[in-house]
Amino acid sequence: QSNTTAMEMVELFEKLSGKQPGIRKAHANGLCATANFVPNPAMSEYSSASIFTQETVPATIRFSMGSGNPSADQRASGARGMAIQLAGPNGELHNIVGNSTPIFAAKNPDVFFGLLQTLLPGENGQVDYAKVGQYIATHPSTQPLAQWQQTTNPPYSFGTSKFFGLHTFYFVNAQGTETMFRWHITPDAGERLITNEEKAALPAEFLNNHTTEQFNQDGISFTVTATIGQEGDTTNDPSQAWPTDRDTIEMGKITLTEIGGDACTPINFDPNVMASGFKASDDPVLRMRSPAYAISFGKRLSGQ
Ligand code: HEM
Repeated sequence: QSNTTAMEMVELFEKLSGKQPGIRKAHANGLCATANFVPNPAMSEYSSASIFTQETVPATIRFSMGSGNPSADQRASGARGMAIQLAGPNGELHNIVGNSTPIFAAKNPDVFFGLLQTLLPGENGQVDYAKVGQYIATHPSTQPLAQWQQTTNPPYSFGTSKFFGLHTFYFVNAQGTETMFRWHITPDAGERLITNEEKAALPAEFLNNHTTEQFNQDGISFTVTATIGQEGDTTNDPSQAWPTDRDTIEMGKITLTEIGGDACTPINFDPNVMASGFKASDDPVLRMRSPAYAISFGKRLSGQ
């Protein structure tokens, strides 16, 4: 159980990004798209989910910058998001909501909250980076992501970024057998990050333009893959990667059909909204996401 509440979390986001009435309290800057998901029929062995029995499943997708600032600088390092809502048969929804970072910032909501608190400006209006560094040095679970951020440039286009589910989930098949997995998404065009030269030369809002250009010129598609966990792999710590030698299975392909528009506005991309045939793990970060997204959703729909 976390000491930090979802309300405290959302209020901290609002302190960090300033009040942004009517806008998502995280991942504020986004680009909506529609797509088709074509599942791998072999997935039915792992999961009874109805989406795997279809030839194609309509999807609404929102790509985003991680911060709560609606005009976030797209040259800055840090998380980009990809949120997918699959509209399965008979109205069954399945959300797949991940980040471009291969691990999460902390092992649980309390440590995440503590880390974010160090990023609040002090009385002089400045962030005290020595304090941030001190927190990271004394909280080992924050170190893998901090290291990744220092060494990884942001993507050139949303269509050239990888995305990761980070949490552990379970497939449940028709016999009730559970298989633990973590998903990731790879761009079929290959990964392409901006170079240091581009980082210096590009305008702050290049990312949506590059994505639209890629869509118009070549199209954009992704492959969704599940990594199958083994006994001993962590089920509740998203700051820890699994060993890289695990088996994988392709869950399906996503191909964008349209880009732009506001179809994403009324959607709450809560990652715990899953089709039957999937199950959440006991990861406390995953648990925290439902109440936090609901608070943010309620606030933005009511203009707060
Ligand atoms: C305790 C941890 C977390 C908290 C408190 C949190 C909170 C939030 C909130 C408040 C929103 C805005 C929801 C809305 O207004 O609709 C959001 C959006 C989002 N979050 Fe998280 N989040 C957490 C962890 C994560 C993790 C681990 C991932 C990636 C695996 C993630 C990926 C996203 C994405 C992609 C969006 C944008 C969804 C959209 O486009 O509507 N978040 N988050």
